[in-house]
Amino acid sequence: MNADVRGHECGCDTRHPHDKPLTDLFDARQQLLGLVTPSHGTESVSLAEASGRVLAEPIRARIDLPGVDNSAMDGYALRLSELSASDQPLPISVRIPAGIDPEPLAVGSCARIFTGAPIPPGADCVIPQEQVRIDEEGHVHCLAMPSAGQHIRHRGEEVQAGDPLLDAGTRLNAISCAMLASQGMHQLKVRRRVRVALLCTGSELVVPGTPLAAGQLYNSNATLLAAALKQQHAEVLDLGIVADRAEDMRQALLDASQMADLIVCSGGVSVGEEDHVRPCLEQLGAVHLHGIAIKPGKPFTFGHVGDSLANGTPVVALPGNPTAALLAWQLLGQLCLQRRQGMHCQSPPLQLKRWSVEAGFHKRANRHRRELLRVRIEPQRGIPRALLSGSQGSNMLQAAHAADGYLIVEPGEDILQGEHYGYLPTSQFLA
Ligand SMILES: Nc1nc2c(c(=O)[nH]1)N[C@H]1C(S)=C(S)[C@@H](COP(=O)(O)OP(=O)(O)OC[C@H]3O[C@@H](n4cnc5c(N)ncnc54)[C@H](O)[C@@H]3O)O[C@H]1N2
Ligand code: MOO
Repeated sequence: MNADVRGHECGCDTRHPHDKPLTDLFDARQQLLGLVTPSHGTESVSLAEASGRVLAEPIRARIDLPGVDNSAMDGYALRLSELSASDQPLPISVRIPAGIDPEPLAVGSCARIFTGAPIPPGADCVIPQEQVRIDEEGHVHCLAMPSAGQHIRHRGEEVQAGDPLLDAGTRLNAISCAMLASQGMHQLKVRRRVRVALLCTGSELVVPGTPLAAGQLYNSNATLLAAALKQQHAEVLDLGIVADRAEDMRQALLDASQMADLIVCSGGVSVGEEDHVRPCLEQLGAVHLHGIAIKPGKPFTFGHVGDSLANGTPVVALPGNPTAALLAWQLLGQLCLQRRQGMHCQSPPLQLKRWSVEAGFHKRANRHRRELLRVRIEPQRGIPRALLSGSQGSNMLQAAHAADGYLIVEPGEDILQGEHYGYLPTSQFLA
């Protein structure tokens, strides 16, 4: 797909000559990677506080891991040559628990050894205790012939001092923090937390917990987006609901730009005269991207408030329909946040994980937009197949909630049961 896929502004997806070009999803992602720059500032945090933060500098290993040759089993360390030379049992000359620095193994003997304990110099294999018999004199008879090096974990076989461990721009998680702990590191240089101002526009919106009048609707996008932002370790400033009035939107964007590194808003990005986000962005800064060839999520907009994108505040404007907001966030918005946070481009979901799965249903394609169907993966006669997880309206959240991922319907390419199609697991957006 190229960048000038033509779509229809009225949402009915028929082509009209005056239609504005829609940008291909993958082209849009590429453009956003170039447009969004990391926000400034680093700080030092303790390892205990580091999960979720983005590394500001690369980290190399300080020590070898494992630090010494050690046993992978509870058992007996011995010299293989002594075992093969005779059927004689071996006396146990020493007991080596984890945490000690053993003497060389006495000739003609074996060592009682435990998992993680250092191999005594001279020993070249470990036989697990299940594979020996201990006689009345306490001597060890091997019931199976070990091989050289068996059950020995060698010094530096995982990592050697000086090896690159983690790149700058890595978001730390439980596993990477544990890797750093295993290197004895306890203070890390990370990027400053990114502050995101959240705005939801719509005069029909009311806050959950208050009564609902006729024609009103609860603001669910604020909850959706605040949770999604926090999951990505952003600091969220929920600036509440903005009425569908140009002046209110303009002021809200200006205020938000003073306090945040990124503005995320939902609603008011379509083409109606109640949709003020784009005109306001054009007045206060610029619109860089608008209209993506995806369904749902077409009205996604990226712009900025301020003199320039480099010195101003980037704005991710999502459609109001909740599932359109969710997908536009996951496919495009989250990438902007992660770039702002300084994540490197190889990290998911900056690089989308795209697999192939078999469809368990038929569906006509949209002609102009790549459609992302909410599906769950279920075995049908032993084969995992994608099935629609519910009604696909972009105003409905149930199907997204029940989905394992999105089945990609390329424009004009119908889905045929039994054929394979691109699939984006939703789990990657939680990374
Ligand atoms: N003439 C056209 N109409 C529409 C088009 C189009 O191309 N031409 N595009 C349609 C598509 S696609 C989408 S998606 C929506 C997006 O419109 P907006 O981003 O301007 O969103 P709103 O009009 O403000 O709201 C749409 C829908 O979502 C509800 N909503 C809004 N905010 C929230 C919220 N915070 N929590 C829950 N629900 C929310 C709102 O009440 C509307 O029902 O436009 C189509 N129209
Ligand atoms: O088709 Mo809209 O983009 O409902 O989401």
